[in-house]
Amino acid sequence: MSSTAAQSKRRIVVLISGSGSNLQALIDALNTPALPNAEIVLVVSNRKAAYGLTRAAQATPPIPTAYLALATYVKQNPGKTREDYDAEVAKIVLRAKPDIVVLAGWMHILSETFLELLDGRKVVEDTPVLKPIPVINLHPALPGQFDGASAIERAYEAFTKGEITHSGAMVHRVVKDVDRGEPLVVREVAFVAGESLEAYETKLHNVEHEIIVEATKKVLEEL
Ligand SMILES: Nc1nc2c(c(=O)[nH]1)N[C@@H](CN(C=O)c1ccc(C(=O)N[C@@H](CCC(=O)O)C(=O)O)cc1)CN2
Ligand SMILES: NCC(=O)N[C@@H]1O[C@H](COP(=O)([O-])[O-])[C@@H](O)[C@H]1O
Repeated sequence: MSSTAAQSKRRIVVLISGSGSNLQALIDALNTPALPNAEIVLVVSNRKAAYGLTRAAQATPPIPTAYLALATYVKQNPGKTREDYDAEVAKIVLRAKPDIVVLAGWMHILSETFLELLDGRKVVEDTPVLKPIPVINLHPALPGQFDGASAIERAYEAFTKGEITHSGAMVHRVVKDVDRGEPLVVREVAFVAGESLEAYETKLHNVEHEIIVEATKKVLEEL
């Protein structure tokens, strides 16, 4: 048996909120030189209508999915907080025994509670985390530039005002402070005079689809 075949596959959990085109990039890269010896064992969405859930279900083989929305959770669990929700998401993730967690358009700011459960500082149920599980995030802007939501639109607006000539995308480690974790892969994307927001977004998404695979492979290789 080849050494690769003998190695158990690295387990990836992906968190999404929307279309899932970056999830699809990961699915398409599985077990190619771009992302060898890996499998996506769970896709979690905080939005029921996220098309990424369909992409997971239509993958070959189908990828298990889970859905949990903050609003639904707090409504169904009176008195529970956002941190309780984050702990519940962490439990769902940890049950899948991931080697890495990838935020691919996950539009929810995670509290320290989630991060403590993933890195072993806190233990939930009887699933101890023996080694910190890396959590990485795809962000459509450069380090320290346009942190937070709607980054693409804000970057484009800055370009139209002549404030910047380029933006880009990055994948970074997830820490409590949003989009302030260590950059893992950074790619600049130049604006072209007169181009529409849609044209820029298309360029940017194509770059995202590459760097999310590159960053995932990079982190898995470090384990
Ligand atoms: N602790 C961290 N959590 C998250 C990070 C991070 O770096 N640290 N990255 C984000 C992803 N993201 C930008 O890359 C981002 C996503 C969502 C938001 C945001 O304002 N979310 C609102 C809800 C918005 C909505 O539901 O449409 C919120 O959570 O209240 C900011 C940045 C993922 N999490
Ligand atoms: N701040 C986080 C953020 O804005 N993430 C962005 O959500 C989109 C998800 O697309 P997808 O659902 O098609 O993968 C991507 O453009 C990603 O950069």
